[in-house]
Amino acid sequence: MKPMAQSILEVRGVTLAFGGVKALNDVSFSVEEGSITSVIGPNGAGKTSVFNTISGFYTPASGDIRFCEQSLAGVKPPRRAALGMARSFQNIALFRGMSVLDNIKLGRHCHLKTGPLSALFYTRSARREEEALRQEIEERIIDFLEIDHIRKAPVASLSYGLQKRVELARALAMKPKILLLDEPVAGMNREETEDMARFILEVRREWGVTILMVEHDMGMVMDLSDHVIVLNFGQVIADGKPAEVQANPEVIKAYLGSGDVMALRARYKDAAMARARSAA
Ligand SMILES: Nc1ncnc2c1ncn2[C@@H]1O[C@H](COP(=O)(O)OP(=O)(O)OP(=O)(O)O)[C@@H](O)[C@H]1O
Repeated sequence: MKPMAQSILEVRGVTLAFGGVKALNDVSFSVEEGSITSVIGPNGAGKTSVFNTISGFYTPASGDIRFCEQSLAGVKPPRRAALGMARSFQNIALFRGMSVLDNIKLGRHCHLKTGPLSALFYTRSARREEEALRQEIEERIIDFLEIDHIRKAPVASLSYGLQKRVELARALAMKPKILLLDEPVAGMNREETEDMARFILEVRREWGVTILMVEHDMGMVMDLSDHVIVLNFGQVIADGKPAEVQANPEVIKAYLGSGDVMALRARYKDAAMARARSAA
């Protein structure tokens, strides 16, 4: 018998309101450890609100979020990162004047044990820690994401696709148990999208990291995900395997009124690309 999969993240009855607008209304779902799970839904459905609530930027009016069986109530975003939650943003959030390597190094700071005082005096333990950090970054992450040739380049000089890859590298440097990816392929051309899809699959396979992503590219969602959660007007309207969700009449209605969810791929891809390019 197949062992029961364990959930790494549980969203339980979460409600979030902005004034009179209920961005999330009693939202519940779980994310299995080791899975690629996607949250989809039309514009304004509540996807970003879910991400911001999970990562601690928003506090829900009610409900609870449990990570590795621990409630996150009252746990601030930096502590959530230290517990093993890393995220990328819809609009790239890197330091554009800094090099690729320095941006990636920032990701590891949430795990450094050396306090500010010993770092100031640069003790032997601080030096050892920095050396271990440097090696881990250089030998694993940079190599893995094929960004060795640009490690010294300022982020601002890179193509959009490479910047997104550096953002992924920085998130990986946080040694996460779960990676929250907010529209990882928005604004990318086909080749960049295929590269990112490959990296996401490899992050899960080689690093054992669970992935939770919000993405408008339906082709990518359906190809990569083990599990898909569909939001509409702040509520979960479907939750299941990609094929089940795609065939769900309520999902089809939410997106189109009628028709095929897959047909939306091009439409949403174009909209997401235009949005991301203008924001970069
Ligand atoms: N900071 C905010 N202040 C007020 N209302 C907000 C805020 N953030 C989101 N909302 C509202 O909450 C609802 C859900 O928005 P959210 O951004 O989570 O949706 P989304 O599914 O991520 O949309 P998109 O696909 O366009 O990014 C929308 O009605 C939105 O207008």
